[in-house]
Amino acid sequence: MEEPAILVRGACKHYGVKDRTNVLESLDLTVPRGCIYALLGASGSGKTTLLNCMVGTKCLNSGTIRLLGTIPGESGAASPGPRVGYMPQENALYQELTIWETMKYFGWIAGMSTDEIKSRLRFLAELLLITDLDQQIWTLSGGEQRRISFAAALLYGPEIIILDEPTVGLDPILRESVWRYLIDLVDREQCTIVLTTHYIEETRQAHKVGLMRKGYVIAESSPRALLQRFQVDTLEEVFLKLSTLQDITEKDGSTRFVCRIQDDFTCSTAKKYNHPVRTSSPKHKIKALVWKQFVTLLRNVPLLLFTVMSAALSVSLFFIGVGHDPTGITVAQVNYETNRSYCAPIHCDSTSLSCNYLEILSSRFSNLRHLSSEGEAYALLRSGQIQAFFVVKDDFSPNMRRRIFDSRNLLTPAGVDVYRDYTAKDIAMYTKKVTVDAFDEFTSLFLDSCNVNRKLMKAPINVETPVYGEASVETTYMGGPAYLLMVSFCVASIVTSCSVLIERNEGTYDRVFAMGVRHVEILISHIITDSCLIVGQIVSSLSVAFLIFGLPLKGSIFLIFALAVANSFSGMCFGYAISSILKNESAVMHLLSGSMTPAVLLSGTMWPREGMHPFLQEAAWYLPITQAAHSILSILHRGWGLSRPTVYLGFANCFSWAAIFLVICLVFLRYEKT
Ligand SMILES: Nc1ncnc2c1ncn2[C@@H]1O[C@H](COP(=O)(O)OP(=O)(O)OP(=O)(O)O)[C@@H](O)[C@H]1O
Repeated sequence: MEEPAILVRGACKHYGVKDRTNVLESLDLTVPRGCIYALLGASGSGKTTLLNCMVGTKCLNSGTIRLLGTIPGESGAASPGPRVGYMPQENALYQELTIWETMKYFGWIAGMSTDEIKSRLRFLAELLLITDLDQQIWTLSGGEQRRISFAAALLYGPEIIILDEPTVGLDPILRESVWRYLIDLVDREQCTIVLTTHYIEETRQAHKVGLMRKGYVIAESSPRALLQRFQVDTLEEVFLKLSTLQDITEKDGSTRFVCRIQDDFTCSTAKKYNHPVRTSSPKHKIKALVWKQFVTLLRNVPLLLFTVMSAALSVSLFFIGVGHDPTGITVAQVNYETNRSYCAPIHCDSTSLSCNYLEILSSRFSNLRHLSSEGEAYALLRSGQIQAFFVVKDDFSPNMRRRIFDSRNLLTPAGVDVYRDYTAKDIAMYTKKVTVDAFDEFTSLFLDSCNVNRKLMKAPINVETPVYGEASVETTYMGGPAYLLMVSFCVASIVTSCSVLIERNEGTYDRVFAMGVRHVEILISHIITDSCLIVGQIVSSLSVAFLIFGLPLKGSIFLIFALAVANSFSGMCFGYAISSILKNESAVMHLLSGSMTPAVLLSGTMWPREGMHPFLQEAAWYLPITQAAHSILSILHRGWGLSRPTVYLGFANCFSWAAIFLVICLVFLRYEKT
């Protein structure tokens, strides 16, 4: 006797490690060849789970499934692969593609040539009343999309077609036409169809109906035999009677109810349809996946441009907004020595040296207010109207001279008192620095005017020109490159995790997995497409940094580019890892923002690692970004090459993290199948 198309025996399946409640509980089911088998069951009864195990995208915990004489998932098995056509519950189509592109994509994945796809599509378009092949999927109605989804499952002439609720959400007329297609198809191509549905009465048109409840099939037979057995007019009544019988029988929990109905099946007809024997190489599948991803990207040019330019935009804002000396600080001065508004040129016997000092100070603070009393200045500082004030003592000039010519008898230092608002620490520190620098400049000029060596009032320390880097270079140029790495890492992980999640949640992965595409092929295709995006991002951000903001470069631009790519690559892999662990966008976004913030804070770009707790210093060194940030500064400002440990450790860190993330990703994807 011919082996059934699908034979399920003692199938058990549970999800998760802790919850071992079986979704499928010793389920038996037989689908004869050339039949339409309708699987009925309440929502949540495990129909989709069973179909997933049939197409090989999920594994049973125990029991067996034989599909076309092979065990799903084993090498050389019919499923997953193009011998089985699978239409998931969702339409599982790419909204940006046209109907023709959709068919081309699924056809290529199944190993068809473009000409084969064209000729097969002519037949399907006629069968399913598809007229305009250039319409994009998102422009189609729900019913039209359902038909396209259906056509995609039939395209490559599979021997078994598995349809998860093909008629859900369709109006009665469309539902009727779907059934007509199915009957016509089985007749023309002698394929076997398994479908699930909630609409009990429409299954009268099936050859065999299985009623599934509490994880197993309580009865399976032809609709006619079922109606006869229970002497009722509708299948709905049959289902109700069977459910009641099951509840009564299983009341004490010890017995199991299965209604056996004698019914001999011979659906497969004599005429033979030659189902094409299809195999698709990994290269073909990856080509199709990459092609689809590029077409989808190019359909949304504004989004593509934003993705490529977002890092450059962020880097520009950093260069414009961060690391520059503060301007517009509002300060005040109270001068008890002189209230002259005009300062005579500085000379050794001057009685108004404070005027010369304040003149230098006012050239550094554009908003320097002149006040008459300390009390007034205090009030303004307390009310937040000024950020600091200086009080110059009435004996400033004689004291300055005594510091030089009679310093042994000096009782009070030449006096400027500085009062600051320390709420904004950076501004307060900057104010102090400017005040001291201005005083240095003033004393130099004053000593010149007295013919005394300038060095007399300087600390006996020579600060030589820096060995590496330039003292005059703004902080922006120190923080900017590390910020560039940080942004590109974050953008890369967001881009990749979103692209994976969108596809997964649209159900399109389930379809291609059922066609035999492997997780690793999907991963490779994403790496290819996302790498192009990332190279675009890095080229644009480096161009902005070097060409627009004049970031100085001592080392090799190629090395900088390579390091930025390696760093973004680890960001990409981070995106893949978290999207393989978490299944919804908001959870991924929370994890991304939650993990990015510490990585960024501890990377040494915001605050030097040397300022952290010793334990954290050590831990921070091994985080992604930290070593790459050190590395990029050494290439840029020291001109170091790959032979230096600081530089190659930056690369090594990026690749190590990338490898760790990829392994996590592959482990979780494998776990997902179980
Ligand atoms: N990946 C999963 N992890 C954990 N539980 C799952 C998973 N997939 C399904 N389940 C659970 O298994 C049970 C059966 O789900 P399944 O989708 O197979 O039912 P169904 O009969 O197809 O439902 P419907 O008709 O509503 O589609 C449900 O309780 C569901 O919550």
